[in-house]
Amino acid sequence: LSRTATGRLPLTLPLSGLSSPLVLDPILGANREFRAPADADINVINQNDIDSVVLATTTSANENKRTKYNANAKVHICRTASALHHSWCREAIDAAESASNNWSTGRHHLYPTTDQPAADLPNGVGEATLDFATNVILPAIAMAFDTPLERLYFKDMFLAKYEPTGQPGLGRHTDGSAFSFNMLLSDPSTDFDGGGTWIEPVGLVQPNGGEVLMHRGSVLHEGCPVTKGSRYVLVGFVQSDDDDDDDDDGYRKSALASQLLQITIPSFPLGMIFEVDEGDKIKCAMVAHVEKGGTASEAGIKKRDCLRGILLSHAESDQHLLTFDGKTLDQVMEMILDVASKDLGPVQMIVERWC
Ligand SMILES: O=C(O)CCC(=O)C(=O)O
Ligand SMILES: [Fe+2]
Repeated sequence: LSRTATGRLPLTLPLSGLSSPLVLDPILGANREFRAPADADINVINQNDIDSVVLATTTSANENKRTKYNANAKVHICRTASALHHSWCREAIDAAESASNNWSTGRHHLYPTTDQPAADLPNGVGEATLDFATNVILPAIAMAFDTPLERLYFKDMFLAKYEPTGQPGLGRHTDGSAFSFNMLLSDPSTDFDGGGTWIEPVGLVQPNGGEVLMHRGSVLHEGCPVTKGSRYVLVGFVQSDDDDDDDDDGYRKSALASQLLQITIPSFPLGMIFEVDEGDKIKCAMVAHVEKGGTASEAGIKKRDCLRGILLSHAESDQHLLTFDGKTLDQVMEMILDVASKDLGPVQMIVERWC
C-alpha cells in the first residue's frame, strides 16, 4: 500500500457520550540498553547543507547544489550551530512549562507520549516552532531522504516530556508517518541522565542539545528511559504527497493535528474503496477512493480519511460504537455489510482526518 496508517496515530479526545471511547491501552516497552556501534550509519547535516537544499528546491538553476548523502543511512542528524538556536530550545521548554495545563497523554494512542501541541505553545513560541520546523527541519528531511521538499508537510508536531517520575520513555514502535524527527531541546550534559532514541538497526543515538534526529516513520524505534532530570523533545510526523491525485484538495498541507468527525451517511452502498494494511500493528480502514456522486462522497468523506467505526444509535442514551480498530479488511467489510443489511436508516461514520 502506498499509504498506510501504521504505528502511532494522533487522536483527538474521545467523543463524548460514547460507551466505548476510541482509546486503546498504552504499552510502554521494556527498559533496554543499546549502544550505537562506532561506525553506525548516521549522516550529519549542517546549516550550510540545509541552505543548499532550500536553494535547490526554490530555484531550478541551483539544482546541482543539492548534496547527496548515503541514501541507505537509517538515521540522519541535523545540526545548526547558532547560539540563537540554543536559547530558542530553552524558550520552548519554558513556554511548555508555563502552559503546564496543556500536558496530556491523550493525543496519541497505543504509544502515548506526555506532550502538548507545538502550535499551541504560548508567547509566540508556537509560531516560531512552526517557522523553524518549516524552514530548517523540512528541508533537512528533504535532503536526507532525497525527497522533494514541496511534497512534504506536517501531520503532527508536539513537544514531549520524559521524566523518571512521570513518563520515563516510550516503548518500541513505528510512527504513522513517512518521516519523523525528534529534536532534543534539553541539554544532555546538565538536564538529564539516560534518554536518547534507540533506532533499528543503528542502536542508541544520543544527540547533543539542539540536534534533530530524522528517520523514516517505518523504522522501529524507542524513546529510551530517562533515569534522572527531564528530557524535552520536539517531535514531528512528516508526510509526503507521493501520488499526484487530481481529487486532492490540499487540505492536509498545513496539517498539525487530526480531528475526529461524525459524518452522517444517508444510505448504503457507500461508493468507496478502502484499504487496511493487515501487516501493521494498528489496523484501521483508510479510504483509498471515493466515487463521485456516491453516498460517501455526498456525505463529505474524502480520500485518505481514516474510518474508525460506525456509531449506532438505538436511542439518544444508547449509543454503541462498532470500532474498526484492529480489524482486518474482511472483518470491516463484514461489519459494514451487516449494518447495511439491517436497514437502520442513516448511520454515523466516525472518521479521523488530518486538518
Ligand atoms: O523521544 C524519543 O526519542 C522518540 C519519540 C518518538 O519516537 C515519538 O514521539 O514518536
Ligand atoms: Fe516515534
